[in-house]
Amino acid sequence: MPDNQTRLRILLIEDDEDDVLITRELLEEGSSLPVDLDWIDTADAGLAALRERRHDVALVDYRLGPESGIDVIRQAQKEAINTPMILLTGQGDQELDLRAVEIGAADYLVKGLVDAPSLIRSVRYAIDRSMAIDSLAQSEARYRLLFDSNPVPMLLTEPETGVILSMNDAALTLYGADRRDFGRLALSDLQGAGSALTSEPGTGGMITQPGAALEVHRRFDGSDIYVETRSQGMVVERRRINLVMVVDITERIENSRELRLMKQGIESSYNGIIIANAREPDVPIVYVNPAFERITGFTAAESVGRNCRFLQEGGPMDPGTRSALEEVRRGLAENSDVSVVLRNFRKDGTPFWNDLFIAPIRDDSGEVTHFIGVQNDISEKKSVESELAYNVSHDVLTGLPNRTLLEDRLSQGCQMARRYGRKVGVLFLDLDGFKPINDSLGHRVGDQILIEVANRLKARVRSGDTVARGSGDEFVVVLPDLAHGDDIIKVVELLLHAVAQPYEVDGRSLRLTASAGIALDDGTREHPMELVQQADLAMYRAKQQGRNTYQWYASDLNDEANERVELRNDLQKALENGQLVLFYQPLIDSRTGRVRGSEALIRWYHPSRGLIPPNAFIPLAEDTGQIIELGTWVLYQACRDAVRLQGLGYREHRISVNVSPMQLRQGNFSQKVTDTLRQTGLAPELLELEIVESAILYDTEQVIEHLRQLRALGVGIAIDDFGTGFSSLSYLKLMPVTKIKIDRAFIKDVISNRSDAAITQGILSMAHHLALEVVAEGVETEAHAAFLRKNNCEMLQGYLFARPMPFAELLDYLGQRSTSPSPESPDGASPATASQPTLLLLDDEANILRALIRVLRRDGYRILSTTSVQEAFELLAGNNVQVIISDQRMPEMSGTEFLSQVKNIYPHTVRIVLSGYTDLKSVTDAINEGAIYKFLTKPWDDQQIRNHIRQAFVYHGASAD
Ligand SMILES: Nc1nc2c(ncn2[C@@H]2O[C@@H]3COP(=O)(O)O[C@H]4[C@@H](O)[C@H](n5cnc6c(=O)[nH]c(N)nc65)O[C@@H]4COP(=O)(O)O[C@H]3[C@H]2O)c(=O)[nH]1
Repeated sequence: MPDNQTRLRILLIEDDEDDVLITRELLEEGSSLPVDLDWIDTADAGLAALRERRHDVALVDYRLGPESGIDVIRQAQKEAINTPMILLTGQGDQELDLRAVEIGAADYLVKGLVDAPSLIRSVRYAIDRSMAIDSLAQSEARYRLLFDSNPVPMLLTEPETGVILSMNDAALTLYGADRRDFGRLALSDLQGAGSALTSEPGTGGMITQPGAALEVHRRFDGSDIYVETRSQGMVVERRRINLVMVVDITERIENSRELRLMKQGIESSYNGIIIANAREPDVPIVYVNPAFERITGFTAAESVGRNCRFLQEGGPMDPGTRSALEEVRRGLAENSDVSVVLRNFRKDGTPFWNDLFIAPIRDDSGEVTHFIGVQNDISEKKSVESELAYNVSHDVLTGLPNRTLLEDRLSQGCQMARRYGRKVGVLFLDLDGFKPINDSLGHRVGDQILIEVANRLKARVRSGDTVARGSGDEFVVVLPDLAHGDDIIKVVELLLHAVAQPYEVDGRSLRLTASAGIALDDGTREHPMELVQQADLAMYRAKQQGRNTYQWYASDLNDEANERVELRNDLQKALENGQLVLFYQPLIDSRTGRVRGSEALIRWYHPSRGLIPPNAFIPLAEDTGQIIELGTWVLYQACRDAVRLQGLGYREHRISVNVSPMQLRQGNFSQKVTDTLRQTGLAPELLELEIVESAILYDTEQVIEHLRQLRALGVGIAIDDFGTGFSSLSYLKLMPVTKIKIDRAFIKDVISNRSDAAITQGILSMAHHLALEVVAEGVETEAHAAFLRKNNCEMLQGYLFARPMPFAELLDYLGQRSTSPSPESPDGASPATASQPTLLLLDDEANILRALIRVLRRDGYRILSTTSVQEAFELLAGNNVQVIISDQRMPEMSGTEFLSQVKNIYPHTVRIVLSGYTDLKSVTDAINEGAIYKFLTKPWDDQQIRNHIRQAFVYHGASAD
């Protein structure tokens, strides 16, 4: 290109020097610009100059020696040297002209025919054309570059046929194609089946840009891609073409599909999902899913915009939730994941357990923009879990801690006691008589009682104490904070009292008691559960001591437990080896003094321990079940002995046999008795079964049935130990009972203890109304016998008459008694004295007594006197006393107290106090209660006192009528 059109740089390739001169002249002549003409005379050198591309135009001679200018031009073209070249020839030749143009020469000039202006015109034209072509080429190249290297995939197509004219690199990459792959490929070849989409189901309902079409295209490897195409018609070189721009939206669609899937997943998730904005203050909720709405009861509208804490606001916060929330706060501050379980509240205020997972959501730069919370309502699971955990450590029926938890609590209790220098106490309580209740009234009733016992025990201990349930009817109480060991006594008494209160079950009022064992420790013991074992052993001793009581553990109890095991084995041997024998204790007719029968009482001759009394092994036999075998043996032996007595002439001698409740509960009990009677040949009327009250009360139907059957045969039925058990008079009415035996516990103090006397009298009176005979057990003194006789007790049994003895001794005893039967008067006095007015004098000073006797004996009274209250009771029991004079101040009890008791036992006596000392209050009280008739003072006037006593006898006579 000329330098700013200031000079013409011309290369002349010419081998003829003359022609060079001519050409130079012509150029200088014709050109308005100065001409720089470089002359080269060979083809090769010309080509080399051309390669330098320094010239605006080259004039190439056709004939260059052996070479041809045509070849130079062709070679230059080949080498893309774009310097315009004009071929110079010597003569006009049309064919050469054509060839020159064909190979790319800009013009063809014939030497000699060319003048200066036409040469310059040709040169100028060649230069201009070359410049135009150059600039076109440059612009084309620019556009091609724009097209080819455009990152947007583009295609040029023929509008009519869709034939692809060109494809840029991005399109090639998109379709996985090579330039060679499309020869006459049309756009339709790229479009897959059903290519045009408006809203394809999987595209997530994507909306394309205006003017764009959403299509599925097929790549050269056969895979489909989603593209958005936009086509633009244009005219290039007078030709209409379409520019199709293709945007690959496959990823977008897939992303949107995934998004939609995710959204669906979140919406249909069973778990509640919350998204909160981490970049706003107070981290407000921006999204909640339907499960959140279901779980919490709060709608999305009510939740969005609020901080999650409103879920805590429905009620008080438990400690677990408080620490969970701290963990959440820590996690949020550190932008880390948190997993916690906390208690939230629903909109209706009900709490629920929320198993919450919170994770931060980060943007591409890693900054936390949101938090996502996934909540799971685990209330049900939690309640099942806690129920399970509860059941592992608690007794299902009573809700009390079970043995496992007891062990824990006891260890803790020992620790506490150790640390604070306290004592830890363990009570082992076992219900008395629970088994019969359970067996006869059913488990449902039994269960209700156990629940009630549990409640009563719980209600009476302190909050730090533990009431646990052992097996069956056993309860264990741990008291870990006792200042003194003895403090436990108050608790145990309270608990025993609570257990002994009546139980109202199904309209019945049931009673039972408990026996308790106590063990105590300072908490230093290595195995705390030993305390429970010790308390258990102590409880066993309490049972043996009459139930409804408690016992301390003592080390000898361990030996005792071992002994029990030994005893149990020995008892088995005893049953097998005939070490058991029956003793007999006579039953005496209180009126005639005759022996009416005898009670069989078992004895065990132990080979090493000697004679073992029944109380030492009967309860054990009851516990082990050996009582059945033992009872069978006793029954058989007693019937045989009775038959022997028959044979010896004691025809009406009746044998009483003790029957344990367990024997009675046997389904075939009555049959067994009948069989025994048959086997031994004893008449049923000569057999009497003694059963304890508890057997009647708790196994009612079966027992009644057995007893009815036996009674129908003629067997007598006596209720043993009457008054000590849970007497139920209504049951008594149903019973086919023939006799009642008053327990010896009442007899022991019957003459002096007003309650015992009242109970005894009450039992006698009731029994007589029911037409039952009464036997009093434990009659040890004449006074007992006199009292009982006076109260019409038909039969007496006790050491006063005879101790239990072997059968052989019984025979001797009966032999002696049958020769000297001595009828006695009802009160034990001789007939002569029975009707004489009798006066009893009681004063602890013998000289006072003597003085009184001196004064009063002239009036003909039978005077009994004593210095002891106890003896006074005995005299009252054995004599028909009408008038009593008692001193007031006596060491054993006051006169008014004594007379008050006498009033209860002998209400018809006329009672007088004679005292030098006046305790006005007690005297007036006694008078008001009717305990005393008169109050006389010491010293007395002889005549006056005689008058008073006479009046008292008159008064007695009048009130007796
Ligand atoms: N302090 C005192 N005690 C007196 C007096 N008179 C009799 N006793 C005792 O009182 C007990 C009366 O028998 P139980 O109440 O049926 O009480 C019996 C009875 O429940 C039971 N038992 C005895 N033998 C048998 C038996 O063969 N089978 C069953 N199941 N139990 C039996 O053992 C208990 C005790 O029997 P034992 O030791 O023989 O004691 C007998 C007897 O020796 C007295 O005046 N004063």
